[in-house]
Amino acid sequence: MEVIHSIADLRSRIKDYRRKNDQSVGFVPTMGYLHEGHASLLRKARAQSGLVVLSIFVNPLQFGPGEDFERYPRNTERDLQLAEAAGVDLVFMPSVSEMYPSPTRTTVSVTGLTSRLCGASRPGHFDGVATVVSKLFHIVQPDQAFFGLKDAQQVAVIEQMVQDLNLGIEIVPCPILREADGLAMSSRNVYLSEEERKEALVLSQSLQKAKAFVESHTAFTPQELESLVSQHIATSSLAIIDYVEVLAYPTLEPFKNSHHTHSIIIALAVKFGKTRLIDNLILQVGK
Ligand SMILES: Nc1ncnc2c1ncn2[C@@H]1O[C@H](COP(=O)(O)OP(=O)(O)OP(=O)(O)O)[C@@H](O)[C@H]1O
Ligand SMILES: CC(C)(CO)[C@@H](O)C(=O)[O-]
Ligand code: BAL
Repeated sequence: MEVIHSIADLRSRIKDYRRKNDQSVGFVPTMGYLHEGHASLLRKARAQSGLVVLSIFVNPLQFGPGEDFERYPRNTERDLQLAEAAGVDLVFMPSVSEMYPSPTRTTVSVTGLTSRLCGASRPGHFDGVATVVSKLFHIVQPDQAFFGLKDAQQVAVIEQMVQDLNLGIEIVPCPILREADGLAMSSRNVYLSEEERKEALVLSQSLQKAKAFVESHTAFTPQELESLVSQHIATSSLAIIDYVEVLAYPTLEPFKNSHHTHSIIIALAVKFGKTRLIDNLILQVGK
């Protein structure tokens, strides 16, 4: 495994690989502080691609004022061990000035899909994500890129960007990995106090309740599911709901009742103290 800091070095390393091999290049972009969720993406890339490229970059463009850019957790040594164990070939770890040597005057903005959920509660967030992912895609030029469905809106946004800009990269969505008790794995879980960590279980529990409701009803409205989920989350006195929304997936359009869509997402963002957690469940519903 090789660790690379400059764009020029990464480009020449990948060019070299392409010259000597006809196998595919797989890419996993991350912000580091890696956990089993990231490892599952890397293992999938390892199984499907000849060369596996991992990027670790905490992207300032996607953090709003007052968000946790400065204190976002970092542990390079542990990240490199996990990457090596997962079979990564190249780790790209650029500095902020390597990625943004001058003020960015070009922004990639995906409209429509970004007007709800995290796009509404984190203004500018998806412009920052689409811009950095598009830069990374141009640098790595992968055949496949692997993204976790924990960030399901991000998957929809990136798929739209790839389609609209004819990037010709296959986006591979990967399932959410959870702790044994159901909490979705996230680098930000490390911020939680012991009590917040216990109470955060209401998130995955509320999604399971919604799943049971969907399975036992032939038809339902999004509002029914939203109130069921919100009410369960409200059983925790520490939880402050940012949003709970049920939409069609991957269009992220509202629908009137379950007869009007095939696939739905139950998406939530909830704060415990200063820590904002997201989770979701995507379900197929009968027409
Ligand atoms: N529990 C998980 N299961 C599957 N994929 C995940 C999981 N957590 C993160 N990922 C995916 O890993 C990639 C990198 O995500 P990122 O580095 O932001 O990690 P994170 O744990 O989601 O951090 P954060 O605390 O910022 O949400 C994204 O595609 C993300 O969806
Ligand atoms: C895709 C990504 C690495 C872009 O900074 C980030 O949004 C993330 O970790 O999901
Ligand atoms: N995985 C999403 C990155 C962020 O929260 O900024």
